[in-house]
Amino acid sequence: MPNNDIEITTICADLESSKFTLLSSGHDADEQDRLNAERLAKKLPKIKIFGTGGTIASKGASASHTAGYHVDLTIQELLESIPDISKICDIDYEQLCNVDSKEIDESSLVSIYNGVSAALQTFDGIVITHGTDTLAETTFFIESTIDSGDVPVVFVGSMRPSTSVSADGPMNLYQAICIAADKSSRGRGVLVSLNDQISAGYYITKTNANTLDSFNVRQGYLGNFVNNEVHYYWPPAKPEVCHKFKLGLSPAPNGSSSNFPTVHVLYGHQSLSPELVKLVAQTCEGLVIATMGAGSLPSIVNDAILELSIPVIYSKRSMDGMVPRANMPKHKSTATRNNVIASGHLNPEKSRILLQLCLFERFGLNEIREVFSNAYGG
Ligand SMILES: NC(=O)C[C@H](N)C(=O)O
Repeated sequence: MPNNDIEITTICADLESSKFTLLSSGHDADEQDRLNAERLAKKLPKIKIFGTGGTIASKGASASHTAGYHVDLTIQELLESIPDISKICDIDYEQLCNVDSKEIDESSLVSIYNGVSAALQTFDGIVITHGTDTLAETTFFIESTIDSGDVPVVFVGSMRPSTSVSADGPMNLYQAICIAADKSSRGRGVLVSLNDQISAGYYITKTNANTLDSFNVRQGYLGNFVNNEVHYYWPPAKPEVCHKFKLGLSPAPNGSSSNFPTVHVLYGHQSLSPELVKLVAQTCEGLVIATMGAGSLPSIVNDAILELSIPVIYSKRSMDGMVPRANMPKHKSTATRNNVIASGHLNPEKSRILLQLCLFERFGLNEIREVFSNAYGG
């Protein structure tokens, strides 16, 4: 039986307390019992940490490189780089996948969903390391599909690879673990911890492709982390507008990506071709369009869309603002807008996930409209 316990020396200045024991999933039962008894005696919160990859788990060519890096660190190696957390919580970790977040697909989402669902039963907090490029899609998916009750589910990434000068990964991960272990994080659902800020996973968006301050949330940050202290600006709350899907996905090691309907996103621009829209519509079960303003598209494109039999969500290129229902086009002869639905404040990539979930649940047009009306669209 392999012994997966490892001793880790951290960068903590206090050598005496700078060693702690990490557990990976799969210890023998006696050892697990002993460690559980120790945990209970100490009454430290139990935190589950999942690794999925991203820049936080990447290495570059040299300390000055902040681009052109590749994923190369396991979650165990990442945990070796953080300050001592042995007095804050007990941790258990698991590698779900180890990829740049551009590779995260429906089967990865299902494996994160299954990991979080299982960990909710026995852990006080959950941390997930993830690439920042598509992090907001995963947090939106998890908030839309899991009711985590009191247990905080904290996503974290970084903008600089682990090898760079002033890499932000270790501090971001340390903060995420502290946030997950902190009582004041309970009842807040899916959180994102990045660059000292705490945000709601439902609302957050990546707004800068390069800086450390890469995430923005127009609804406001929920709190911050300074000098080992977690501060929240508001009492616990979850996004009221979030529709909760009860997927009931069973653990499937290979994921169930094929079960998720295909939804494509098209980017609106001057002279957008109705032919392109019709062509793409033949290859999917639903379509999202990033319209030019609050739902505006060339009239010939609107006319082509209104003839389609699949649902089409009108989202927006602009980061802020929303697409209201009142701006949806109507069919010239029937004056109906059957298959056309406004995304409200949801951006194209979140609209895509929401439509996928609706189609996965086999919702009809009225039900889909109702779900999007939660986000002030419909
Ligand atoms: N900062 C990052 O994590 C970007 C990276 N390409 C990713 O999303 O995996």
